[in-house]
Amino acid sequence: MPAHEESSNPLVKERDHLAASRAALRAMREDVQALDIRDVTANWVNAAVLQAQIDDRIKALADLSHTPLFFGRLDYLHAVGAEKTEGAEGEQFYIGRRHVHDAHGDPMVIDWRAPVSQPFYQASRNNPLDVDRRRRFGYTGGELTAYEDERLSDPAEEERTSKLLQAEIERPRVGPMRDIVATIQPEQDEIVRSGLGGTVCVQGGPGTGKTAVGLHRVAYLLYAHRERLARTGTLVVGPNRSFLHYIEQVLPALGELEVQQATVEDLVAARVEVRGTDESAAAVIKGDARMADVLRRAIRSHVTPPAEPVVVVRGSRRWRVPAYAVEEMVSELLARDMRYGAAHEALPQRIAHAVLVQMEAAGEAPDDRVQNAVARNPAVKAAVKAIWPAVDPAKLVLRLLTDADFLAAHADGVLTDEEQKHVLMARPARSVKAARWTAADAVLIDEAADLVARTHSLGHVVIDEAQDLSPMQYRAVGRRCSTGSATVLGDLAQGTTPWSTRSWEQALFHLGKPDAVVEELTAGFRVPREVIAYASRLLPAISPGLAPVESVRETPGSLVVREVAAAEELDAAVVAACEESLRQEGSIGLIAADARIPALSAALAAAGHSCLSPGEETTAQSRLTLVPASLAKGLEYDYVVLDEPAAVVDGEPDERTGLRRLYVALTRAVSGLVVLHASPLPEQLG
Ligand SMILES: Nc1ncnc2c1ncn2[C@@H]1O[C@H](COP(=O)(O)OP(=O)(O)OP(=O)(O)O)[C@@H](O)[C@H]1O
Repeated sequence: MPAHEESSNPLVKERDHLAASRAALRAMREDVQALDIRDVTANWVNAAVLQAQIDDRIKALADLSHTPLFFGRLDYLHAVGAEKTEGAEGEQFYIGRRHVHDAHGDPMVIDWRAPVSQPFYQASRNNPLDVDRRRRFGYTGGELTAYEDERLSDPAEEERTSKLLQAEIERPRVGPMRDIVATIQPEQDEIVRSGLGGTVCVQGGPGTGKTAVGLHRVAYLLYAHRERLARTGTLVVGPNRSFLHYIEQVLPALGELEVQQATVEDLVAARVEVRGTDESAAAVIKGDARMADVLRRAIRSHVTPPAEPVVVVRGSRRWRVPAYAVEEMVSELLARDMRYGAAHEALPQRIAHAVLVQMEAAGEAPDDRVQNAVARNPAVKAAVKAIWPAVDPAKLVLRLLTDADFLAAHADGVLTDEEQKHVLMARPARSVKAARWTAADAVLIDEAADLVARTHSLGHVVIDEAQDLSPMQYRAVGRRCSTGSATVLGDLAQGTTPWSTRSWEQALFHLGKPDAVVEELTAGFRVPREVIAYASRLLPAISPGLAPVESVRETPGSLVVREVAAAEELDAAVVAACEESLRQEGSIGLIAADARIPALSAALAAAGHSCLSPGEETTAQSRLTLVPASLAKGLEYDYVVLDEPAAVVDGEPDERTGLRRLYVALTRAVSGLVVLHASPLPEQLG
């Protein structure tokens, strides 16, 4: 499309292009809907598969009235890819969530992930990337109502922050998390578009867009490597159900419907039911990477060198494989570092092969079927059972956790006596079914299962709030992307588990991606300046050395800290603060120590307010969510009322974790935060 000067009313022209693009999208959808597959499919299985693909395509081509079809335009100085000769015609591209073309196949809207779209995010006055003009569009209720231009090639034009960008960032939050395609920032874009081959780790304070970046990265990778990732699969790991619920609509809005979402607990839950909980000391040891060594030693202890020859009787003949020969096979299998289960399968074949060699030497001509038959011979089976028995992962872990001698034998020199005591079940269960397995136990069983048989690896895994994972949990996620790559997102200052990450290098080592690059995001898009400055007072105590977030949101008057004279008045004051916030537009989160939730829930109910649970969708009618501090992570609300900070701190086993929990709670607000307290505030807030 040649660049041309704007006609007298550019907005009218742009609206025309929007209408034409919508019509083109409709035509694309109708083309797919009109496909008749009866002639091309020979059988109903193919037909069903094809129909499902067509249905997905129709869904992906839906024109959602509330999501603008394009949000930007790039006018290139020259045709893209052409020789940059003086006077060459430029090209113009509309950038949107998806590709739309007209009846001739010419592009009306270009996918934001396409290479020609990248300068929309990256071009600057210093490095215009051949862009003459960048135009951003503003929408009101689906209507194109404004645009804003930057002439990057005009040296006279001054650098200024985009009003549309600012408005988008400050738009009130209602409902679940939204995509940020229209306003991805250059440093975020670099992470989003980094290659599929490498693992990226992003350290970033609250609201720096880590979650947003991770989700857009999956969408980008699916675009750039569609076939490969469709085959291998992609997964987003989040801290809990409410969080996953909060983010679940972002990828579908970007046209990506196939990405799995799970918590670490979901990933490892397949083998046992989790019904128990660990004391934190036990959980820390069970989550320590040394447990992987204990498990490896324990599983290998099942291998016993053969004491006797294997004697196979077939018909009138006896074949004898001497003990030393079997021992060689066992040593070789041990040295090959194959999975325990694979070696268990291989050993009978090796023994059978030795028998076959003897048969051939004796003039017989045995074939593969004979080898298989020998491998299944009762004498071979019995020998394998004695030498390399099958191991059930859950039974193995149960034995380690209930049999002090067995544990000691394999934890010797790895865990101290004290640590071994912590790991042992207080009340030893008799069977896998009867045991009250904990979340950390399930991770151990998952590790044991991987020692038996290799875990299936996906193409790409995003791990959000990664700082809360234990080393063993990193290993569990890492084996799910052992042949793929990962995006690791987190904030060391928000780690609230007893085993939380202290350094990203260590975490990446446990994940099995020691070569990953660590990037840092420092611009904050959620929390207003005053609020983040207040919360950052905690940083020296909770994560010394981490730089405070630089907020892009001014919002003066966004922080109110109010002392209530007496503890009995606190609930009423909190209800009043919620009512005050409800007079504003947007969502409201009342965050409180978990122990305070029942009292506050009752106080709100008595005042006639119903409230949502975290992750539940806010609507215009229902905007107030009651959030236990333990579930606040990753979420955000326009207005936050924070109840009694001291109780949030006291709700945790130690002060540092308490202050980190408070840091999370203090950094959930987009427009305003009211802190109410009857007890003195933690001194670190000074
Ligand atoms: N480039 C951007 N343009 C507009 N909004 C953005 C941008 N980047 C992030 N945001 C918004 O800022 C908010 C915070 O983003 P996000 O939840 O991804 O941050 P986070 O770093 O994961 O925070 P936390 O550490 O608290 O989990 C979200 O509402 C997100 O949409």
